[in-house]
Amino acid sequence: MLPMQCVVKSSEIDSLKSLCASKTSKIYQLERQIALLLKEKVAARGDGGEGDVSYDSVSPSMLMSYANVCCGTSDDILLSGSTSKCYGTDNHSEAVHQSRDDSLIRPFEMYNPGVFCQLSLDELDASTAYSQNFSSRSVAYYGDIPYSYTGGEHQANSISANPYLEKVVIPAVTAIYPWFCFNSIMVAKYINGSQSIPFHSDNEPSIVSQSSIMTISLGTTRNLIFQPKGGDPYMSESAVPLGHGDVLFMSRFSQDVYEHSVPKDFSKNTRISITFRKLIVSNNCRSMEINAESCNMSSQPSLTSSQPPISQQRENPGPPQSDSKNSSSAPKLGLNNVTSTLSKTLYISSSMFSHLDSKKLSSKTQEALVFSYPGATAKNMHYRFRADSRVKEISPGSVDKIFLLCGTNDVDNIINSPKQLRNKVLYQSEQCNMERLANTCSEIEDFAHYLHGWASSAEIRILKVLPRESKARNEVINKINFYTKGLVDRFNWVKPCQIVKDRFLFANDLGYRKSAFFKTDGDDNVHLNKLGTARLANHLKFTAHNC
Ligand SMILES: O=C(O)CCC(=O)C(=O)O
Ligand SMILES: [Fe+2]
Repeated sequence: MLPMQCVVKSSEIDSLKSLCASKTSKIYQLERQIALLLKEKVAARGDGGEGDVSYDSVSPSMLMSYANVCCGTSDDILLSGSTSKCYGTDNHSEAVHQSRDDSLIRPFEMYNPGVFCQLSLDELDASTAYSQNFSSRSVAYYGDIPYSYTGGEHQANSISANPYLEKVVIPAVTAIYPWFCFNSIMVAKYINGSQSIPFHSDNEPSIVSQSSIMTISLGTTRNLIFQPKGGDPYMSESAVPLGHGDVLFMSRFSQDVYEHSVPKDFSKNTRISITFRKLIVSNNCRSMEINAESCNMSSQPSLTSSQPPISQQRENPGPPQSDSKNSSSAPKLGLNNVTSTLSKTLYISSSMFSHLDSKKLSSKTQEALVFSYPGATAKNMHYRFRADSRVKEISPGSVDKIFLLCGTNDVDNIINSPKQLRNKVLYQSEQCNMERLANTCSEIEDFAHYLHGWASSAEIRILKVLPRESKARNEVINKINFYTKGLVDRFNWVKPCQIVKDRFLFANDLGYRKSAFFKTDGDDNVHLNKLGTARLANHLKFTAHNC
């Protein structure tokens, strides 16, 4: 199936760029403007835009990936809808498992202009000892695993040899793309336009097959050119101008289809690129399941390194709490049901699941058990679940599906702004505390790891935190949801939760939440009303029985 596509002319992007130039948050504004433009174009296309981007329901910084910005033929930019079954960030893992249609693989996954514009080319340059001088460029490599490729080999080299990379660049990368996992960094310096890299692809088997390769570009703008391998007469080359601070993600598997190069040009000034890869750690280590911690080079606080996963701390699961709230929120099931031999589906959440009726969710083949821990943060939910006496009665082998909705009660803690502002629908955020966000995301991941260790044959589906009314909260929620969505790509036991239209369950196509499904008492009430609960229950039951 071909993705839905809209062509946005490069001149249109240019005028949006100048429109946004005066705004404080350029990226956000540009993405938003592009999304609006895309929406207009989709509207003009006349198919209702079913499944296309919904700008407020995704994190601003990730909008580009939803919009799948790519270069098309000539210098136009193609924006394609994310409903394609064949590729796209949403369906990345699906794409790998499906028989692949190479003509549908894009040369790169995501292009975020200017994200790292605060990094300094000069400081990086001063901090870098280039070990290899190809006549065409100078190169320095960092990583515990040596990196060999056609034409060269880089020895392992400690990241601590480059203080600017270690202290400035890596923390910035882990803060902005906390889900991105890498264990190898290449710094390449092109003194001016006379230096270049010829067409090649980064298709070494040592690169984890479902990983992304990320490049940050600093200094003068140079074109990165893509061409299909073997030359496709129907596709011309496409060029992405990489300017100072721009970021580009390519998937490893696009390397089998495309080649890229930075050709010579007339640039007078220097460009340095920093390329991050995820190399396979060892033959025994299944690449899909490499713990992010072991492939993260940074000792800085990050999602993956700030705390050891609780799955590795099983001896110390935290304060054993007997959960007094459990009894009131216990599923309306007797002991017999809990110990029955039917395969079990567990629904675990804070109060968001408190009105789910386990009987209605059950069927002849599946027994539903609802675990609702009102007010629980991700960490607290984890502890309460582990201390829950009902859990101890379950034979883990009988659990084959787990739905987890976690993080709702962490959102306010992640927002820096004062409490009274959080409820304001239009309060302009930029208020996300990245460290707390990172902690919450790793706590959700830890809980998922625990669940996987406990019921190892169960498929775990992590639901999106439901939308709110206030922008500040939605921005945080988008980031949490983006992170948990990424777990699907990283762990084969985490399954996508969404049926195709999931994005529109509780939000409209503009990303605003559908108020008909939420309680209206108080400002920005998080709780679903009856209608909303029924909608959630139907969705869960459908997914549990059909996906
Ligand atoms: O400098 C760049 O952006 C490209 C570098 C590259 O393609 C590589 O190192 O494989
Ligand atoms: Fe490359």
